[in-house]
Amino acid sequence: VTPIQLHWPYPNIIDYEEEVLYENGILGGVVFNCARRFPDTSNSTASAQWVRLAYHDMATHDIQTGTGGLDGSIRFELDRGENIGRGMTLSLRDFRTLQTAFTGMADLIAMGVVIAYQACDGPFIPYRGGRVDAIAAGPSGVPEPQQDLETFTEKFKNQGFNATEMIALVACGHVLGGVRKDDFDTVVEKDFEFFNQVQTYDNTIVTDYLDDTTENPLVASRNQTMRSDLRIFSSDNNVTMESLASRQVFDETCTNLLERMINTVPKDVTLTEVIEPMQYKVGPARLSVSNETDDLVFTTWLRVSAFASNYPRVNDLNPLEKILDAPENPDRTVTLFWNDRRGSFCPSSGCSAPVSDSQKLERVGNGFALLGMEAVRHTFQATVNSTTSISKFWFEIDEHDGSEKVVIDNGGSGYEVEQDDFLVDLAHSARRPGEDSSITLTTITVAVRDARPSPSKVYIQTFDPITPDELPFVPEVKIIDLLLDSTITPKAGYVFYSTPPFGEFTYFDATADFQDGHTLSQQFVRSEMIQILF
Ligand code: HEM
Repeated sequence: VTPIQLHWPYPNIIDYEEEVLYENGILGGVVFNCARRFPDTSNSTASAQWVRLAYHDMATHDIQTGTGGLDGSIRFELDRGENIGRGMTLSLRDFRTLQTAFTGMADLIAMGVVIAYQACDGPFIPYRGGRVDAIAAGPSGVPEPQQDLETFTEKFKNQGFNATEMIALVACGHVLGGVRKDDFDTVVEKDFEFFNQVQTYDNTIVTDYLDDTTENPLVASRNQTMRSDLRIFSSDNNVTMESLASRQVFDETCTNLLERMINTVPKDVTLTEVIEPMQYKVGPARLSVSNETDDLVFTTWLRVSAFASNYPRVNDLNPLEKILDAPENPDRTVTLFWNDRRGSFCPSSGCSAPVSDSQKLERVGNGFALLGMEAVRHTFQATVNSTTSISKFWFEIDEHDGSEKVVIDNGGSGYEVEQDDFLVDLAHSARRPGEDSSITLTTITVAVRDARPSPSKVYIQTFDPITPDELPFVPEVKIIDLLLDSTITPKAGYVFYSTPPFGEFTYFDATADFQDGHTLSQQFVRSEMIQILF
């Protein structure tokens, strides 16, 4: 498998979901080491709760009509008995702030399954994005432990799984977590009982069952009616369970069925290709007007990923080849190059700037530990002549050891800076603590080249998944107009427009509409890019 070579700027969804899966520590941190949710001991592990949430969201898929599936409708369905359990709301809360307009709750629930199994030493489940969030509840019908085998078989068939796959999928799911007394007080006696002695992933759920040593409450509960796992596991005289006693068969079967589970979506939804880690990832390119001089400031980054050769699981669990084995080299230099946009200031070999900061991305939670990857992010902040500006850029990595330089230039064409007529001005935009210090107030300033007719409307659309802190956790989207800002003196050929101070958001898209009908925009500007001033 070769790492994906995507055209830059990458499609938002691939760019962002690659980050959430392989880099972002937020989800990895919650399920770190497959640990129990702290501090409530009647609670399960977050990893188990994420997997159950995903199954319950998906379980009402109807293969006949192609409706339902992993579509986030579960967030409107938690008042149903079949979806009992505190872990459901807690899990949705884990995911909520990571929602974007292109990565909905359904994709996050699916990524949760991938990250959960990784955190619990399970197999790597290939992930595709592109699920579409339902806007209301769907039909009910999640299996419940008091139901009979015929009902279970019928329900799994509707979900797209045959009788053998039903047995395996339940075993693959009930590797993690267990049963809470608050939810099923006739099944367990203690506050919380695990399905399995071992909390992390392995196939003792199968072997203990076959040995008759299992403590799985859904097999061994004193309440016979609630022994749903027993009814399912024994439904083919243990033929399937015996085959799953092989660890290799178990791993392959679970990878396959869990992948199918998260890819079960309404029939009109098309998923992306499998999202794999990018070896070289180029960050967003932003131009701002300098605060001090008449120059422009250009910021971007290059992330170089490598599989750590000493990572023990690379060879057995990693479905991808080692993409790079890059030992640390103190002599290595990484350089940014760029070409002019108009006129000439840069030499023919391009203007250049050295790295301004190199940051090793540590394994936060199971973030970059996914697939045993490590990465370094090289950040650049270059001063660019405001008259000649910048048209495209590229990078060179030189090990200074006689080996050939590595040129990262988008397959030869360079990374194009689309336009410099409308810029979100990071130098003039800021977040500041509001009067009530729990609130941060943001002012966004954009710079518009004054050589052209002025825009008829300048606005940003903010995306706020933070404020709605209760079910169904649907983000708020707001449009905020920007007005000509006379407090900032025009310079470097630009005039400035600003928003009034506003509250929470995780990112915004900025747009300028011009009289002649054309529109310029800057998309997905994230709050962490905006400096905090006190
Ligand atoms: C006939 C089908 C199934 C039945 C009747 C069933 C029943 C149950 C019950 C009663 C619990 C305890 C929940 C609680 O205490 O709140 C549970 C937990 C769980 N189920 Fe299932 N389940 C089924 C299928 C599945 C499948 C297919 C998966 C995933 C592939 C799955 C994943 C889980 C997980 C991970 C937990 C643990 C949750 C936690 O620890 O918080 N289940 N299941």
